[in-house]
Amino acid sequence: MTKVGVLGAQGRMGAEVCRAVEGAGDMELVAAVDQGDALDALSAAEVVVDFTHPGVVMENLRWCVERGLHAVVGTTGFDPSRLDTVRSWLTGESSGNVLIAPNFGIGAVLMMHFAQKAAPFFESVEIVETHHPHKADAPSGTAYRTAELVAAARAEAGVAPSPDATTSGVEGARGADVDGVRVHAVRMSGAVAHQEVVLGGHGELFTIRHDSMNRESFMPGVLLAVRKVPELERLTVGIEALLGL
Ligand SMILES: NC(=O)C1=CN([C@@H]2O[C@H](COP(=O)(O)OP(=O)(O)OC[C@H]3O[C@@H](n4cnc5c(N)ncnc54)[C@H](O)[C@@H]3O)[C@@H](O)[C@H]2O)C=CC1
Ligand SMILES: O=C(O)C1=N[C@H](C(=O)O)C[C@H](O)C1
Repeated sequence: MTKVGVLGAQGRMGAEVCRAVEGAGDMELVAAVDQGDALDALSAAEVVVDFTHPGVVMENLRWCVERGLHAVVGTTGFDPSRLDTVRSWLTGESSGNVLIAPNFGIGAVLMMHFAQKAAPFFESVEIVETHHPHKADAPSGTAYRTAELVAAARAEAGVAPSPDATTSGVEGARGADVDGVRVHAVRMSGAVAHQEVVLGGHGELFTIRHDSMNRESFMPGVLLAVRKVPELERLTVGIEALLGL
C-alpha cells in the first residue's frame, strides 16, 4: 500500500484526489491537509500530491523535497525558472522524486502531443483555452506548456513565426505571447477545462480540441503518477513518458 498525503485537500481537485486515493486498492490516504493546517501530518506519506495555488506551491514542494518525500504536483504556474529552482533543490537531496504535470487528463496530454507533432506543418498556430471563472492563473498551465512544446517543435524544424500584420489595436486583443505562440484565455461560467489548438495554412484549418467535462477525468493520470513517481528521474515534467509518448 502506498501511503499518500494530499495538499489542498479541500479544494476542487484535492477533494477529488482524496476520493480517488481512498478508492484505489493499492493506496492509503494518510493525510489530507489544506490552508492553515500544519504540514507535519504529511510526514507519514510516501507520496504527497499537491493541488493548491501557484502562489504557495513552491513553498510546499520545498518542504517535501527537504524531507525526501516523493511529490506529484498538479498545481500550475511552473515556468522554466521555477523548474530550475526545483532542480537545484533536488541536487542537494539524496531521495524523493518530483513529477510536475500541467494536466493529468489522458486526452489533454494527447492533445498536447498531437499539437507538437502538427506544429511544423502549418504556417500559423494559436491556442485558445477556456476555463471556469474561479481559476486563478491565465493562461492555463496546459496552454502555457502546449505553447512551449509547439514553439520548440517549430524552432527545431526551422519554421518561421506565425504571420501577423497587426500594427495597431486594443491591448490584449492578440492574446499572450508564450515563446512566440499566441495564447487566448477565456473564463466562462459553466466551463470546466477546454482547449483548442488551431493550426492553419495553404487553404486549410486544422483544430485539435480537448474538453475536460469534470475533475474525475484527471484521476487516472494522478493515480498513475502516484504509482510511478518512486521509479522516475528526480524531476519529471508531464506524464507523457508514463504513457509511452
Ligand atoms: N494538473 C492538472 O491536471 C490540473 C491542475 N489544476 C490546478 O490545480 C490547482 C488547484 O486547482 P483547484 O483545485 O481548482 O483550486 P481550489 O481553489 O479549488 O483548491 C485549492 C485548495 O488549496 C488550498 N490551499 C491554498 N493554499 C494552501 C496551502 N498553503 N497549503 C495547503 N492548502 C492550500 C485552498 O484552501 C483550496 O482548498 C490550480 O493551479 C489548477 O490550475 C487543476 C485541475 C487539473
Ligand atoms: O484550473 C483548472 O481547472 C485546470 N488547471 C490546469 C491548467 O491550468 O492547465 C489543468 C486543467 O486545464 C484544469
